[in-house]
Amino acid sequence: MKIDIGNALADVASPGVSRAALDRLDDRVEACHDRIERGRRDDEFGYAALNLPETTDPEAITEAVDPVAGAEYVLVVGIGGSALGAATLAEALGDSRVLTLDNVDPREVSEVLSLLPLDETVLNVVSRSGTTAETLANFLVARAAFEEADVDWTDRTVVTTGDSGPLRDLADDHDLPALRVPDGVPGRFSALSSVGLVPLAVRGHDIAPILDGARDAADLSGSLYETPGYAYGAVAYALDARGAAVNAMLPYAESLDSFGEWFAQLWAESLGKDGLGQLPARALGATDQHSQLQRYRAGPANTLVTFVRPRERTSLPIPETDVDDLAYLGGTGMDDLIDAEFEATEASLAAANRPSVRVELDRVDGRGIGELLYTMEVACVLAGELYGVETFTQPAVEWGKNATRGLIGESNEESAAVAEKTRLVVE
Ligand SMILES: O=P(O)(O)OC[C@H]1O[C@](O)(CO)[C@@H](O)[C@@H]1O
Repeated sequence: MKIDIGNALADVASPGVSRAALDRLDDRVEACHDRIERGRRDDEFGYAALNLPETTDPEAITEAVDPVAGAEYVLVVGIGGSALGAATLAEALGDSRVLTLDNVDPREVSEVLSLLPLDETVLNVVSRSGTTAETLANFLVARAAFEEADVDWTDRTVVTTGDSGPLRDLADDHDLPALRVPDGVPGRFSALSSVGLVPLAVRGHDIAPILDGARDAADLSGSLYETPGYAYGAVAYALDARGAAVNAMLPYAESLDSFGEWFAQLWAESLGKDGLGQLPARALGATDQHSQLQRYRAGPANTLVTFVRPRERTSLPIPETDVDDLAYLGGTGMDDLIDAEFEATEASLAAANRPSVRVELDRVDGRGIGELLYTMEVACVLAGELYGVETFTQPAVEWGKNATRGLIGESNEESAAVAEKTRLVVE
């Protein structure tokens, strides 16, 4: 994993961070590192996530899912960190047969369940709390679909949840394979645990390389100049402090599209507190050069663009053509083209003095995605220390959950407030 912060320096970009400021910030990074290492050592809530490369046992996961292993399809029913980790890992491994129900859109849920061969599908219900409305609603609908298809859902369901709660009870009542969500690991930091790994194990993937990759990034030093995750977290924080309120995550690989969604939760839910926090924007290269690049290069100078690109790609030749204007494409490779587009876009931002950071991994495979996820988790934990926020909680999401419960069930203070909406309707 290489993090190149050169294009975020003040002599290239505005906003940018000077080398002198980075050196001063590195003193703070060292103190934050000591706090992080203390939290890891004591397995403190949240910091324990950075121990997952050592505490997650791939053999135990593979053994636990053995009764349902080898399924043609896995349907993950979860939301937020309980779905995004698995989606990110599956996409990076090129497995399109791990699907997720992580929303309560009746059309999408109906279509997914009608298209899946349920007798070849394993249902992985994932919820740390076991009480998340969307996940439980999707489970109830999915279970009914299995019953409707005359498929015994108890033969094809594996549960990933906490030590107690409705899902744990369900697993106990029906003797379902059940894996624990590790203690002290918030959902958005749980991809490298049973939460993200079980669906891949059910599909027969070797999950050990993912943890090997994470382990590659787990030896943290006390300096941003020695630890890629610290370099990224420190620069993103410093750029936000200098006006880059938006962080556009721009991976140049379709197999990292879900990673962008995973990063958005990690960054927004961890750092968006006390009026602070950089807004993660989801983008995808090369596609969004034709949609968002105009804004990043010529809109408000308030955006740090984070490029992520694999150094090795699948090659795909572009055939020769007799069309003069397109002749330059013929005979090259599509891998050459996307790499050229990445470098051109990175340079175009620098030419406009817009800040960017380059994150490079060897290739998008198990080891690569494991290292990338862990590196970004390290970056996020460091940024949380630098912001001085409660990185590992998400209290702001509770009001809406209460209002939903009040609108669907017995009304409450929050649902009553919903009815008091100020209206100015234009039709
Ligand atoms: O795993 P659970 O408890 O269902 O939570 C799902 C998601 O909901 C949140 O708690 C936010 O409501 C996220 O932090 C979490 O990833």
